[in-house]
Amino acid sequence: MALVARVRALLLPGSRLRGATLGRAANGGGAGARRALSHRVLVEADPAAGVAVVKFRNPPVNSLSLEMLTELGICLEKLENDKTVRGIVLTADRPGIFSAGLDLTEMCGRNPAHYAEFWKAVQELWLRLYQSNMALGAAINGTCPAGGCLLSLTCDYRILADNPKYTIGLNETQLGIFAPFWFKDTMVNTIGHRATERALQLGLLFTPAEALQVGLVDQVVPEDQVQSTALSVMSQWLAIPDHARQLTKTMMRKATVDQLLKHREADIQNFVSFISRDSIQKVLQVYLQKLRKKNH
Ligand SMILES: CCCCCCCC/C=C/CC(=O)SCCNC(=O)CCNC(=O)[C@H](O)C(C)(C)COP(=O)(O)OP(=O)(O)OC[C@H]1O[C@@H](n2cnc3c(N)ncnc32)[C@H](O)[C@@H]1OP(=O)(O)O
Repeated sequence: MALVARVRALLLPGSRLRGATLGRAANGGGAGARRALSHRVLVEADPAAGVAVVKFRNPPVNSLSLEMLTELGICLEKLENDKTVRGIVLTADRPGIFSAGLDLTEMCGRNPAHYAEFWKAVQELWLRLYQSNMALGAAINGTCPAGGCLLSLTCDYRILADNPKYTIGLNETQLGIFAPFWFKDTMVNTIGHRATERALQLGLLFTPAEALQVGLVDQVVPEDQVQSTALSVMSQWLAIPDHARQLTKTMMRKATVDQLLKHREADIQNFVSFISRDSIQKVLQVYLQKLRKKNH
């Protein structure tokens, strides 16, 4: 289903998103902080600063389900069309888990049409973020594996909380799956080829100190300063004239974006056939069961 159709489905009577994500700001858009509520994404915008803080609120682990991907896509589109917003900081509504990555239940026990729809939504969100004209920062206030790490890598900079419990990385191989080429390219563009090859083959999840050392994040700060640091770094990015910053960003990212645009359909087909394999379904189910067993 295309984004428009998914949005329509979410806006059907009874949907908790209806009249929320697309609603105007609570205080009518005047100066100062304002909040636009949706079910899974919370926006706190400061038009005077030209910045919006976008908070993930998809309990228990901020996983990127189809609905979460759709709501986030709508939210970002709305902010892109808002002339008062020049920069976005992505963070989790509650500290602890930035995002547990792609929702494994979207990749287990479903049919090929569902896998294709889900993967298309993952591609769409990546394309929207990676090509965004806005300055993007990640205030990583929790653990950040796989798809969560990918989200942060689409940003222009990353600030990570100094908590050894929080790890970040593309750990797909540890699950028995692998990061597709555009996940890999996004990481290569951040930390280089050799460090990416090692990180991806081993499915490394880096501690804050390690992530800083390898260049996966730009700063590690005390947990209670993650958002304020991300906002203060944002002011440096917004001090540059938008057109100059945007042209530079496009120039740096174009080749990577073009690769996915060129191979988008094939990438969906590859994902569907890979994820539908019995052996892959089995490893994902075992992994999910292990996660669930902890709690029961
Ligand atoms: C051609 C291309 C082919 C490419 C093929 C594949 C490409 C696909 C790429 C995938 C990228 C991904 O993002 S896969 C997801 C990877 N994520 C993880 O490995 C993280 C898994 N989760 C955890 O490690 C932990 O949950 C946590 C550290 C994030 C949090 O720990 P905590 O103890 O606080 O919480 P629980 O573990 O008890 O979890 C609570 C609850 O949430 C469920 N859960 C956790 N993660 C996910 C998830 N990613 N998707 C769906 N559900 C998840 C967990 O099972 C618990 O459920 P119950 O409440 O039912 O027990």
